[in-house]
Amino acid sequence: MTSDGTSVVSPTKGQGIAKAPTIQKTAHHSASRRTKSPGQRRIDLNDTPDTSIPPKSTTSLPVNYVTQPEKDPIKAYLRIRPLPSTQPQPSSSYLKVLDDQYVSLIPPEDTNAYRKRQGASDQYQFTKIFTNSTSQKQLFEETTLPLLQSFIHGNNALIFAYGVTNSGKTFTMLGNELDAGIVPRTIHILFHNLQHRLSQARVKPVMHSTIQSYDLNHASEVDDEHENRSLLLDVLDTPDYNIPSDNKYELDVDARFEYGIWITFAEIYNEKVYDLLESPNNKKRTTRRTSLPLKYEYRSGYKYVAGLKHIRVKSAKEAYTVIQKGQQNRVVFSTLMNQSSSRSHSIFTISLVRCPIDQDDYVIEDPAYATMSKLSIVDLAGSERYRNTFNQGQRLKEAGNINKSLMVLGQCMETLRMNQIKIDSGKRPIMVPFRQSKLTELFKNTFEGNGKVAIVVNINPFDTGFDENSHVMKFAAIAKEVTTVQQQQQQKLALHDISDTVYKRQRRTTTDSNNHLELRNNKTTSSQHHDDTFVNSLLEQMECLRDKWLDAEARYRSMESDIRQQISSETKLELGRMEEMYMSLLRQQNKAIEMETQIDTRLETLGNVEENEESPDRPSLLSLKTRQQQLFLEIDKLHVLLKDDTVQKQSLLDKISALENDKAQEQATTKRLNSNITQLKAVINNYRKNSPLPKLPSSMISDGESQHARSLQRSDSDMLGDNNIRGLDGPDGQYANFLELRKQLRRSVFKREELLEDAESTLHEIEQFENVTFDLVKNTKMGKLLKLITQEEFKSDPYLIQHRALELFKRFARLPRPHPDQQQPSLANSTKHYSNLDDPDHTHQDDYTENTLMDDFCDEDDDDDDDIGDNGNDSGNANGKAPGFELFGNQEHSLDGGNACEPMLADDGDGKCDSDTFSSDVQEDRRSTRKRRRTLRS
Ligand SMILES: Nc1ncnc2c1ncn2[C@@H]1O[C@H](COP(=O)(O)OP(=O)(O)OP(=O)(O)O)[C@@H](O)[C@H]1O
Repeated sequence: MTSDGTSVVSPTKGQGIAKAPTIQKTAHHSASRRTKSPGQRRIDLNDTPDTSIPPKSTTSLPVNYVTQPEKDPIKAYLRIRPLPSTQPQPSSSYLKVLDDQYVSLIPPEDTNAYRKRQGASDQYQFTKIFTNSTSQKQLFEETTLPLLQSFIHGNNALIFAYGVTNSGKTFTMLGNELDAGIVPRTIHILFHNLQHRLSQARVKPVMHSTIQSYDLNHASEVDDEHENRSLLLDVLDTPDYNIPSDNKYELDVDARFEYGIWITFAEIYNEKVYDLLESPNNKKRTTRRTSLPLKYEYRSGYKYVAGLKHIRVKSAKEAYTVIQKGQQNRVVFSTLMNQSSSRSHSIFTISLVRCPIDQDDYVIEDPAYATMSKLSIVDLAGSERYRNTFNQGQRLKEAGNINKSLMVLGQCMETLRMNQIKIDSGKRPIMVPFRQSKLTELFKNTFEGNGKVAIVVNINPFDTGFDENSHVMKFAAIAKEVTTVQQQQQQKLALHDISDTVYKRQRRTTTDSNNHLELRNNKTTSSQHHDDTFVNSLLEQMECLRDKWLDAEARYRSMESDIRQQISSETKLELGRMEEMYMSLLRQQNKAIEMETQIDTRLETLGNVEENEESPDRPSLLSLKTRQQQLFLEIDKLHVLLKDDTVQKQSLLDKISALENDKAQEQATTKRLNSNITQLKAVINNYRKNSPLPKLPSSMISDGESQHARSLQRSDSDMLGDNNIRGLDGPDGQYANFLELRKQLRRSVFKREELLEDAESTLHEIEQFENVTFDLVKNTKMGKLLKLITQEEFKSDPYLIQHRALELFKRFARLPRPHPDQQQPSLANSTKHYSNLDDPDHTHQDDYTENTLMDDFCDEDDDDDDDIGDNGNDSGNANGKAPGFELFGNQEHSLDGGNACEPMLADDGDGKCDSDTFSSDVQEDRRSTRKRRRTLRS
């Protein structure tokens, strides 16, 4: 509540950007209304509050910018545009600046807000308010300089201008030659501070946050391909920003690095991303330009604009040229397309690549040691509500997309803020809708804490309506409440004991040192290079073999299923045909025999009656006899046909066995490839063991760096397969094979509701797997998977997989435990059940309850979501169940056993477990399957 009776906008849980923030209505509404009487509460923007910005000319940062290493609230600044000198001073305004943090918005009588709130005013708080008298310099110092400092230290930063059209966003961001805005000032100060530390290193930013080396042979003619500097030649009229010399702030620059500066300039228009540094085709004056896709960088998990040109700039002037080029293209395109530039978001990004310098004054030009930070300066499209302007066609689409991206931006802010509240109260956060617009998708990492964020909200209280500006204020109020949790910056390898294989160049201490870098003459380089090449070739071979193996396995699987299908359908057909033929043969034979008997009897009778006497029946009987002989002939023919068919059947069987042979060969190849991979891994591991990555002395590196170094070494090992690292794999890749079988089984079991052949064949392989140890089962989580299979309900289980899984589970559970001294920590639980028993040989293990067996294989704290439907979401679902729980038909079984009925026994309804019911069901199933198989065989 404020003293003047206004209400304070206090963003609260659950409120959306589209919704009005909760207005804490005060008891002073009447007072508020009173202030609206003529002559009172007039906004006088010249009546500037005491913002008392300290005069700035030198070293230290001017800051009320509280740097919290962990939680960093988004800074929301308000800039009020001055009234143009040509315009008369209005008698009143709805905006009142209360102090350097608060403004009040008093709804005019003709607005909805006035009617709804009965004239009550809203108060909004900002990190800082800049009134019409604030200079570009002041604004830059307060909003951007702290971000710039953090950026030079290796952190990402994002600053964007938000407001309706004509509110001064572009003026704030770019300014003009006489009064430079944030972008040129940033460039000016960046180069002022880094000019003696600019790097020539051939490492460049690619994708989202990857650094890549290029042109390592220093063939300068191919530089342009990577540095895109030819683009600088196109621009004739580079602007000369007039930035007075008192703007040369001395920032804290880490002298242990050299810095490479790269720029990109992009535009998002109609939810499509364009490169502003890509010139239009002047000849054709085409309105078509190629939009660039957003792609996913697996390493970081974030998206980037694929194909965006990174320009390497070596001076402030070159950077201004790039701005000019981008602005020109923006104007050209907007004219060609009859679009207004205020309908697109422009994104100017500076990437700073830092290459470390070692103790001998050599610059390490290796992506593994270089780090990168990004500073993005975004001029957003006008935030007015275009839907009110009766747009049609392209304009309507444009308006929809602008509204959408700004609305999504607001929704992301709102969700981030809600999540903060949820996390604080111990609840699960919900998903932030970053993916719903290109803008938010691109800056997801920064909002998620990988950098600092500042918003400059621009308003023009003279031209723009109350409703539009109140909407802008609400956005700012919510954004200001968002606290991004700063993530640990990516640390690269530290320099101690740096390998001699990396590219280094000696620095000269003179100012133009960068132009005279020398390659260090390293005596061990050639042999190390050789080793590196050897490792690389091994890795390549391994990758190649792995691909082949996967390929072979895929082919083998599809072939196997083809063969199975083919055999079953052909056998079925053949059986049917043979059965039909056999039956018809039988019928005919019976008929013929019957007829023959009849004819013979008849002829006999006739013969007995009178030898020579012609009987009237005789001719017909004789014709019958002939017919009968014909029938016999036919039967003989059928016999021949049957024989042919048998030959055909034999050839079919031969074909099947040839296919089976192929399959076996394929399997052998797969096995051989697999063992090749394992051998390669062992070779690489040995090699790595003999020449480990350099260890870093603690004096040289921070905790974070050493941790990162370790993690990098770890990730190196991961690439070779984590089985060797864990020391679990046998000489022929036993762990990997067993793990693979578990994965196969999981995939084939849980991808459908039925248990079919592929699950059966995998289970068979598991059953046949040799030398299975307790550790192997435990560490591959095979036990847990088997347990889950026993719990699942399937439509059909013709191969009795559930029962076999249960048997297998029991068999594994009875495997001898490792001696407690040899156990890994994860096995501690498994031994505790036995430690109380005087039965070191485990001869009485059969007496243990199933629960005990299960616990051995399935840790209480085992969070192996991967086992149960790999849906890529490890954090579980909204209702608190483990991910993939739905796959289990929503059975409310606790995955860890708990007090639930033993999962492998049936619950007969009274809450007790009835093992008899279960086993009789299984027996019944088994009987019926056997019967079916017998029928098929016969
Ligand atoms: N603080 C300021 N001081 C002096 N002039 C300003 C200020 N802010 C804006 N202007 C002037 O106001 C006009 C509109 O500003 P600008 O183009 O920056 O607005 P905008 O919000 O970027 O609009 P659009 O969304 O259309 O791009 C320009 O002529 C600019 O010079």
